[in-house]
Amino acid sequence: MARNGLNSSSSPAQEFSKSKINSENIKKISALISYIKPYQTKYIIGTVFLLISSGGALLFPAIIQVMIDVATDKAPKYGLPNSINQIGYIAFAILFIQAFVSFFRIRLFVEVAEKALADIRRDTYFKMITLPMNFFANRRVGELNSRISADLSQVQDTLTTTLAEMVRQIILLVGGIGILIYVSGKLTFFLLCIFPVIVVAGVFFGKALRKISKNAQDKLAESNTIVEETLQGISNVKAFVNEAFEANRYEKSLQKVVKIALKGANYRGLFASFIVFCLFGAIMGVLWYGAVLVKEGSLNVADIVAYLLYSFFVGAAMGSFPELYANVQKAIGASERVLEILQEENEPISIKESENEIKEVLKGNLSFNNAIFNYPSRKDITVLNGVSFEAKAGDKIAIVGPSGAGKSTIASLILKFYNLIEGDILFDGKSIKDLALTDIRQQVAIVPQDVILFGGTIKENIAYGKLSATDDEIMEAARKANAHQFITGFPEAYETVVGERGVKLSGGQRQRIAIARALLKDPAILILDEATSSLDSESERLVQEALEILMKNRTSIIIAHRLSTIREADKIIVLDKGIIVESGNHQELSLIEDGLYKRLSSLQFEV
Ligand SMILES: Nc1ncnc2c1ncn2[C@@H]1O[C@H](COP(=O)(O)OP(=O)(O)OP(=O)(O)O)[C@@H](O)[C@H]1O
Repeated sequence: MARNGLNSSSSPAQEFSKSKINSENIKKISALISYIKPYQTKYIIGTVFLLISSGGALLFPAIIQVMIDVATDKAPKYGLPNSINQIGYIAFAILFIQAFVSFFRIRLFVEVAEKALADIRRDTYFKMITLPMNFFANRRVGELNSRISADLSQVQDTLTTTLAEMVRQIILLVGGIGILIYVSGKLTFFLLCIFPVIVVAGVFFGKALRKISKNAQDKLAESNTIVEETLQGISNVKAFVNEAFEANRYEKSLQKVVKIALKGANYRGLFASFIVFCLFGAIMGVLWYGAVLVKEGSLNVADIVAYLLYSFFVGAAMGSFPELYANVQKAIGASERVLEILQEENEPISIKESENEIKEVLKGNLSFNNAIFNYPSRKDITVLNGVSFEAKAGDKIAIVGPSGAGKSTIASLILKFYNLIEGDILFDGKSIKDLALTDIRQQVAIVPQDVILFGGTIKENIAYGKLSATDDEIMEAARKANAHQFITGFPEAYETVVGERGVKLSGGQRQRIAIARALLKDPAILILDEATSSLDSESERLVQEALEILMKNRTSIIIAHRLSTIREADKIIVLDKGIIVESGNHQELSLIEDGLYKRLSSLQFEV
């Protein structure tokens, strides 16, 4: 019954953890159900259609019963006419109505679920990307991705199929049992004694079978791993003459697969026998006891036919509940995981672009005042321990120091990815706490070490710095960034697709795209995280030239790995274990005997 939704991406093998169905959990998922509100009229019409089509299904055994009565010259029941043809017309009319409402029920439910799900996905996605950096420290991308895809697909299945199916089965069960009692109390008592036993046994068998088949799949996967491993490392296998050993290993694992498959076959065989004996036995039993009642004169043949049909309904409804229940449990589990994200506190960024526009223009003065910081995920390690420095608008400040000193952390703090523990960061004399987050990030640009381009064209990637940029602006930025030439070298020039499925750009080319992006953004403060991997000298010259243009007329914070590039900096800050140990210009620092800067410089042979 757990059909996948139309755009469901959950694989059938996906295992969902289940959650208990209790009032607390139901209250929790009602937060998700509130997403149906905008579409509630359609949902209600769909539900009414569902009631009509389920109720309609209950009419057919009664119609057949009356048809047989009329055919055998007995008086028709339930106010139906005394004519087989007329009863036939009525049956077809009901069928037509059912077909009509079934179409619209499915159409409406799917529409509501798809739209509500798109809303939930949009909100979850937006929430995710506006969550503070710390949130991402403890989670893997795959895990977050599966919340948006697999978890929400499970919720979608429940909204479109499972809930509707539950309502339908409840109607069929309750209505069916009611009619059964009405037709014959005695027979129903007999039936209700045996049915639940069969259903419970069936569920038990089903569970055991599923477990075994999962086990069998696991064992098969294990044996496949052996094939994969040996083929991948075939040269090793050959070099050690271990062919016989590997063949034996594979044979053993195959034996396990066969063993478990045979166990499964036993269960399947037992299940088939059980179905044949118990289910058909139950039908036989009803017919048998029914025949006795007919003989006694308390029932007629038409009653027994109707009776059998209703008992099929009741049996099928009972049989479907365990799976439906399990699906709802899975959906609750999935909802909980999605809600966990929706209830996290995000950064103050609006989903409307216009609300994120710059409200307070920054000039580019920046200072750190006794900044103390540790990462929220590693509270025991103080990464910055009282860092103070000042950059006037237009200054070039270089930060150097050994790996792990805290250089990139300073960049993250300027972008307000994290909050300080103590101290302050001031922009034009104003505390970072009093500035809008969007004002800071809109006016600070970073050219990172490892530039990641999005799947899309080069043009789109440059325009990421300013979404409203015109083609001319983009080209101008690319020219200044020394990128125009290599871009126009591609047959599709600016329309060349890059990223995972497109052209692969070299490190230097990617950097120049990032520089063009930053040029378009035209920030007051620029952070350059110099690439550690060295570029070839021609590429480095092009990047360096582009950077010089980019740094003009703005405050630049350069996280330098190659000290040769920062001789011209207004100030060099030497950071070690989160403390500024030296600061000054190149000349001054080179004069400090036993100084860290001097030591680092001599290691690089450059100074
Ligand atoms: N997201 C993070 N969560 C926890 N600890 C972190 C995180 N990022 C960095 N650190 C730790 O903070 C310290 C400073 O790291 P940072 O990246 O700022 O150093 P760095 O000077 O830029 O080093 P490198 O030159 O190697 O890039 C290191 O001990 C690092 O392990």
